Amino acid sequence: MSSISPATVDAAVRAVRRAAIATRWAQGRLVSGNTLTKSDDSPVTVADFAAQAIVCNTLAEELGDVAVVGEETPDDLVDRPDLLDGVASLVAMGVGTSNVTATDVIEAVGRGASDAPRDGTYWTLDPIDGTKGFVRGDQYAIALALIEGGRVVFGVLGCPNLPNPDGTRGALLVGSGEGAVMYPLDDAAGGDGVSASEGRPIRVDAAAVLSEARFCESVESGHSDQTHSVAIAQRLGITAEPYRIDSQCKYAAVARGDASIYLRLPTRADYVEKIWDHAAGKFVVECAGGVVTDVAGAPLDFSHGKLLQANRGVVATNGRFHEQVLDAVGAVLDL
Ligand SMILES: Nc1ncnc2c1ncn2[C@@H]1O[C@H](COP(=O)(O)O)[C@@H](O)[C@H]1OP(=O)(O)O
Ligand SMILES: [Mg+2]
Ligand SMILES: [Mg+2]
Ligand SMILES: [Mg+2]
Repeated sequence: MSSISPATVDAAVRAVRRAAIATRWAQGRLVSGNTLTKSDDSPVTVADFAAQAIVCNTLAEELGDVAVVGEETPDDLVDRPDLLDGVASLVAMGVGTSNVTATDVIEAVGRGASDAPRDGTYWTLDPIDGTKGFVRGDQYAIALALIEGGRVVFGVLGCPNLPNPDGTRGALLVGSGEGAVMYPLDDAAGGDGVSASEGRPIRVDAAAVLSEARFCESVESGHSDQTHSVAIAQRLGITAEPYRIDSQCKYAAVARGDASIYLRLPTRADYVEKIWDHAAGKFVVECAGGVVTDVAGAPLDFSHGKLLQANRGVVATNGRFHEQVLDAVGAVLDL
């Protein structure tokens, strides 16, 4: 595995932290005209665009001209002055400047419109993963990962609302070749890059038998089949209630041991998962000692451009009973 330079880690953490803080501020303050429905019928808000702009600008400032494959496109902002205004003020807040114009916004969001070449090196970004959760006032994530030659080599997950055991909210999880580390979202020292003194190594949970396991899945029954997941849990002897949580916060939950299993079961034969919905999360889980495959047990294959074309669904576990979970998934889904 290639080693990631400290400057790269610092830039990525700073980018995600800035976007997390700006979007957290915007959540609950959305007004009419701040949200639109994209051509695929999914929602997007001023905060999604702002987060993409903030992350892309921060990476460009610190790392130069890097390729970013982001979810959002500036095409959706053209001729929408009210939306552009809202994005510009959020970006200004996120990067700490006063003058951000509509042109700056279009340019910054457009920095995230790179292609995903099969053998290339690029970042992939979901500026707000779980937009439905974000709009509902619930969980969402900012997910940034580095892909080299079709493999994920580094990932950062910002989870602005994730509840922590000490009663606080918000976490930043980083997966690198050296393991997985969690930082508080609000840096006590006031910095916004990596502050190693505050990071703490995280690991998947130690549940060794399925009766002690808890599984997590999407809040949205349209994104993951909740009838089949309950049948799988029953078959495995899991008695705990499912932990339903939006976004890649599910990967964060498995990586730090809040849950032992994440099930994402296809609801439609024609839905193909996107790389930005899984790259950072799956890498953080693996770096924390877990195992991630699709429902058939194949590794997630990031070598097909923007889509996980070779995979269906996701199964992530703490690694202790992955095969057993896959057997139950196969039996219930009739694979
Ligand atoms: N039909 C669908 N099936 C699976 N995932 C979907 C579907 N539609 C949107 N998504 C994506 O599912 C994720 C939502 O998270 P979850 O369901 O795990 O809470 C997001 O990545 C969302 O993209 P987005 O980034 O636009 O929110
Ligand atoms: Mg979306
Ligand atoms: Mg997403
Ligand atoms: Mg998104």
